[in-house]
Amino acid sequence: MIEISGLYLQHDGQQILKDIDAQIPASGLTAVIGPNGAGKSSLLHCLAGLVAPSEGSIRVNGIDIIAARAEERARVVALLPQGTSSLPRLTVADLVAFGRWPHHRGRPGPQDHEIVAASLRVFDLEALADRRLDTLSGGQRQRAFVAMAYAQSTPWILLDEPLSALDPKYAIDIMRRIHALSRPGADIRGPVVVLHDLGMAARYADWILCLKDGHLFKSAPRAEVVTSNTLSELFDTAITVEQVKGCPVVIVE
Ligand SMILES: Nc1ncnc2c1ncn2[C@@H]1O[C@H](COP(=O)(O)OP(=O)(O)OP(=O)(O)O)[C@@H](O)[C@H]1O
Repeated sequence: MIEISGLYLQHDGQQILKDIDAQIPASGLTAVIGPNGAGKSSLLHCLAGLVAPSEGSIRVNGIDIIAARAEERARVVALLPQGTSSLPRLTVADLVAFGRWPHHRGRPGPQDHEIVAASLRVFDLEALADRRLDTLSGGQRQRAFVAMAYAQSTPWILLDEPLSALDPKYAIDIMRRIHALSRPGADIRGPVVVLHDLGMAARYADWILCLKDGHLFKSAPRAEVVTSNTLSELFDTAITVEQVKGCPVVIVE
């Protein structure tokens, strides 16, 4: 579980996150949603322990993530930030292998190689392993970055807008793979994913944390968040939720 208590974050005298108390359950996929500038990326950086809040605490699986040493943090949480640069000269396999760095510190062993191979498999990248990143499509490249975060083998995997700039086919493909990580199995992970696509959040999230203007607007199971009233109020615009073929469909009017 991730436990956030009394969290405040300030940048240059501006309050970015304000008095956030929330819990993110250990099982299932969590989406973080909210308007532009609400503080979603800032929250993710705090959860990864990369940005120290001005007040409050964050415990990830019981560990005080702000006080923890970098190596300890990197074994609990992997963060894929928004708009990762493409590092063009690297191959896909090199990039994914970076995910193992916190474990081997430059001396990869057999287990690291096995985990890189498994990560390439999970994200269907084996055929692309030796391709340089600058020869891939945006969707393939994004899959490689998510695989790198996966290779870090942490119980939590934080992804900031992993679907941005992807066409529907690539977006649904990555979303399904991320969702599969959160399902019970041998290697279950807790994905926490910033999503602008409300349709994806409505369909794949088990839990949704909503931020608005730096405040916690709501943190609840999907069914309590994906309603016309809640989404309209969160985004200050008319939004209707309807059921089509048993799935919630979000219509921005
Ligand atoms: N390093 C920083 N220095 C100063 N202000 C910052 C910094 N990082 C973020 N901010 C400000 O904090 C606020 C929240 O930004 P953040 O990127 O966390 O929001 P977001 O919800 O992820 O936005 P978006 O949906 O547009 O990506 C914004 O007003 C932004 O300008």
